[in-house]
Amino acid sequence: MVKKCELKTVLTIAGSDSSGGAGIQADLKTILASGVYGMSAITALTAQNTTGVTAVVRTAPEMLNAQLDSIFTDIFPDAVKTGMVFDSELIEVIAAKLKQYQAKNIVIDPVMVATSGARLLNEDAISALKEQLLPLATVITPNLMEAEVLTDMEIKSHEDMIQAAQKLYETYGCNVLCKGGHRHLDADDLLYTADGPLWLKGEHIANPNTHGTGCTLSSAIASNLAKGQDLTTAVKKAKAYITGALQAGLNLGHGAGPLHHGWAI
Ligand SMILES: Nc1ncnc2c1ncn2[C@@H]1O[C@H](COP(=O)(O)OP(=O)(O)OP(=O)(O)O)[C@@H](O)[C@H]1O
Ligand SMILES: Cc1ncc(CO)c(N)n1
Repeated sequence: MVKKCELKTVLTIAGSDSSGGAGIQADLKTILASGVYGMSAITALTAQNTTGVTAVVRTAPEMLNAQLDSIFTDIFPDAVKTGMVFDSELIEVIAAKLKQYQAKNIVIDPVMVATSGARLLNEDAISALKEQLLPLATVITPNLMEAEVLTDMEIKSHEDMIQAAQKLYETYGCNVLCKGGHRHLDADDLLYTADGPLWLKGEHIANPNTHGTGCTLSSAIASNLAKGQDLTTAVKKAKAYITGALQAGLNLGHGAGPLHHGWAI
């Protein structure tokens, strides 16, 4: 007789990255490293490596719908994260299913463009993302550029980050983690909740291999929420995970390489 084992569960709704550094692949590696059972609903296939994205094929909305029904009617996720959602039709499917199944602990990473510059969200889907997905989130995790697009503000300083995060918190009624990884002076992230702003200080690590940092951070937060941690603890531990994964110094590929997910083992 095999002893019973219980694991918390996380669903990632995102695009596939053939090079394994970002998207679904980064999410599942992070979820596994966090000691949680991972599931996926794929929104798009990308032909991608450390130097860029060469092709994108989106999933048919009916197929995304079917994936989400299969998951939610069988293994109900303790947390959900979304990454590349690509267009307004797919956003509509995701929002409808998250509401229908009353999904909890929803982490929305408002992915817009890959580090290489390729678009992962159509320009005309930004309003659908704002109106349909952000209000469902427990926490959203924009980087500086995404926070600028979502708020229509220019973000140059720590003070600007606080103002943008507060605006997002008030407009969409969700907690906000504004990521500072693209500032070269530091890697300070700002968590904005009902308690106001909280800085998560980080030193800029001189590692050019940052492919998938955002995917990894949001998956680690979702995994920690699934394990029952409060949001602040979940975000602090996720920040420690990403810092370790960058400090491990993995160096693969010819461009911005992926992170090391086994560093904690
Ligand atoms: N060079 C760095 N040194 C230290 N921390 C970093 C560095 N780059 C990113 N981070 C951290 O990684 C996390 C993700 O932030 P980032 O701003 O890179 O997200 P992103 O732009 O959404 O990622 P992606 O490039 O995958 O789209 C944040 O916690 C950020 O502070
Ligand atoms: C599929 C996918 N999702 C997200 C990102 C952002 O890092 C990426 N490069 N590729």
